[in-house]
Amino acid sequence: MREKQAEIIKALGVSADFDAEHEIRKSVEFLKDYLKKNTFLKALVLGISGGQDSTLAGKLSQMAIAEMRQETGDDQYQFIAVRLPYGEQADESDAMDAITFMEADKVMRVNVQAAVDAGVAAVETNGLTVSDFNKGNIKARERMVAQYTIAGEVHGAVVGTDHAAEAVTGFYTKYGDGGTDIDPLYRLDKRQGKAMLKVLNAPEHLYLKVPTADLEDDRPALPDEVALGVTYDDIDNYLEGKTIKDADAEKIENWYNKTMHKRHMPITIFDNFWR
Ligand SMILES: NC(=O)c1ccc[n+]([C@@H]2O[C@H](COP(=O)([O-])OP(=O)(O)OC[C@H]3O[C@@H](n4cnc5c(N)ncnc54)[C@H](O)[C@@H]3O)[C@@H](O)[C@H]2O)c1
Ligand SMILES: Nc1ncnc2c1ncn2[C@@H]1O[C@H](COP(=O)(O)O)[C@@H](O)[C@H]1O
Ligand SMILES: O=P(O)(O)OP(=O)(O)O
Ligand SMILES: [Mg+2]
Repeated sequence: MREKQAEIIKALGVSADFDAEHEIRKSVEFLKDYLKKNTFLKALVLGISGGQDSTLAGKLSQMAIAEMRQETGDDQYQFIAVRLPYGEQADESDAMDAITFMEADKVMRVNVQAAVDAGVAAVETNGLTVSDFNKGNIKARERMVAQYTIAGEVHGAVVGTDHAAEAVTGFYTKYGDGGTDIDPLYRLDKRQGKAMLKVLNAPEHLYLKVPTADLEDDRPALPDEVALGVTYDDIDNYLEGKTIKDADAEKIENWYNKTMHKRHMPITIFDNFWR
């Protein structure tokens, strides 16, 4: 195995030795343990896009909340699934299928378009033109704002969907979908998440779907794999310690190095990771 590969696998806590049932239970117990320790928290809040990761994180969150209600007798515990379209969302029906599958206690909807467009227009009064790519990151950050606003009203924590196959390439918006309180999928790669959804009897079309951040107006539903230049199969193989082509391993390592800053808190004088 490449030296850097071993370092990354260790840093992200990935294990090739995987049992879907065991990992489902581990994530649910992790969420419950956190809620038990932090009794102020009574809700989990998560944006549901219609993609694989939020379908899985939503299902695990709902399972944890249902068990908390049953074990404590406290009916205040709730899971809130949040729809966060920018205007009309092309795959809206997938998002609703995901919410039906997870049997979410409550569904909220915040259309982020007006806030995103107003933010872009306000910045552009300074003689700057905001690129479509940058605007995509504003969509992700407005989704973060909406989820924290809801969490603030319901004593909730914002659940994130970051997992090893995204963390390794830093394929998320800093302080956007990367800005969350608790990440139950952290350590898993993409195919491990799929396997968990299969065991949970999720509708197949939700976990066989092409992964997309779907942030750009000019390139709707752009597959992550196109944006990254490397496939999730290769990323997963790399994270499971398998040998992949040198060129692909170098691409993954290049993404990892370039996005190191995203996997840390804001850099202070005491940090050395970047040196
Ligand atoms: N597929 C899509 O539709 C789509 C659209 C937008 C973004 N994305 C993906 O989402 C991710 C977010 O994009 P991004 O990373 O360009 O934006 P980001 O906002 O997440 O990160 C960029 C910001 O990080 C900070 N930064 C950059 N380098 C730094 C460094 N060395 N040290 C400290 N801070 C630093 C700067 O503030 C910069 O504006 C990317 O992986 C991108 O490919 C995908
Ligand atoms: N359209 C969306 N509605 C609700 N939540 C969304 C939407 N798009 C993204 N999200 C949330 O962000 C994460 C990350 O999405 P990626 O596809 O990995 O970029 C997603 O899991 C949702 O929680
Ligand atoms: O984060 P999601 O739910 O949008 O999944 P994917 O990354 O597969 O689009
Ligand atoms: Mg997505």
